[in-house]
Amino acid sequence: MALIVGLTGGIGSGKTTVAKMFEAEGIPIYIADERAKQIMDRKGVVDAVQAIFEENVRIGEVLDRKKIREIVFENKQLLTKLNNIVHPEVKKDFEQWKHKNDVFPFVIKESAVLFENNLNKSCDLVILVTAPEEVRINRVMERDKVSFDNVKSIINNQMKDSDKIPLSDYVITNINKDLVKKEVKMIINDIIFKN
Ligand SMILES: CC(C)(COP(=O)(O)OP(=O)(O)OC[C@H]1O[C@@H](n2cnc3c(N)ncnc32)[C@H](O)[C@@H]1O)[C@@H](O)C(=O)NCCC(=O)NCCS
Ligand SMILES: Nc1ncnc2c1ncn2[C@@H]1O[C@H](COP(=O)(O)OP(=O)(O)OP(=O)(O)O)[C@@H](O)[C@H]1O
Repeated sequence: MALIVGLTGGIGSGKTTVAKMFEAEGIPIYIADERAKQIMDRKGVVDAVQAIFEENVRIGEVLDRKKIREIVFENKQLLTKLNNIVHPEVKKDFEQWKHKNDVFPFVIKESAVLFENNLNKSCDLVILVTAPEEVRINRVMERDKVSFDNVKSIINNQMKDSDKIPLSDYVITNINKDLVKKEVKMIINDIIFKN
């Protein structure tokens, strides 16, 4: 059975970028954000999500993610309701995916909200990706074309790095990509050697 290695980090830390480095070394990666997006395109999920909002949050048949993003990170109750719809579906989807990849020594489960959802408890090891907050904010403003305030409001809905560090087995500081690639190779060897 493959070990489950959780990979997490706050918004803009670069956890997807780091996950892709593991993939390039042959490790299967599960990107929860991306899978959640596919799950949220299902008609039943679209209807369930729409039902928690007073206003229309759809564009045609699909969810208006930008609008939902602007609402939920300013409203904890709605964020919790949204999480309660999406997270159980992602959990089921991961179980199925994991089953297909069990021949590998380990798999990477990447999620922004690993600790927030207690998913670390179902992981054998956890890797945390960090970067200075101002770097993270600039990366996301550039990538998603969103405001400083929107990124800040998302950060305020995530756990602080200082609380995540003691709960993690490996911490990667993601600034220089070449250094991170070397670190990824070292971590792969370490995980395989120790387990
Ligand atoms: C609010 C939504 C529609 C915004 O979608 P959008 O395509 O604009 O952004 P994306 O999904 O890439 O999220 C951007 C970043 O926000 C952060 N984030 C996303 N969901 C959450 C959450 N539930 N709690 C805290 N931070 C979150 C992450 O750092 C994430 O990478 C979407 O994030 C969502 O539906 N979130 C709730 C479900 C969820 O938790 N999904 C992710 C893990 S399963
Ligand atoms: N070391 C780096 N140097 C320069 N740019 C980087 C680096 N790492 C990531 N980036 C860029 O920063 C942005 C955020 O990275 P990425 O999408 O991997 O972050 P994330 O932690 O997965 O974010 P989110 O929580 O929003 O999904 C991307 O545009 C990515 O190309």
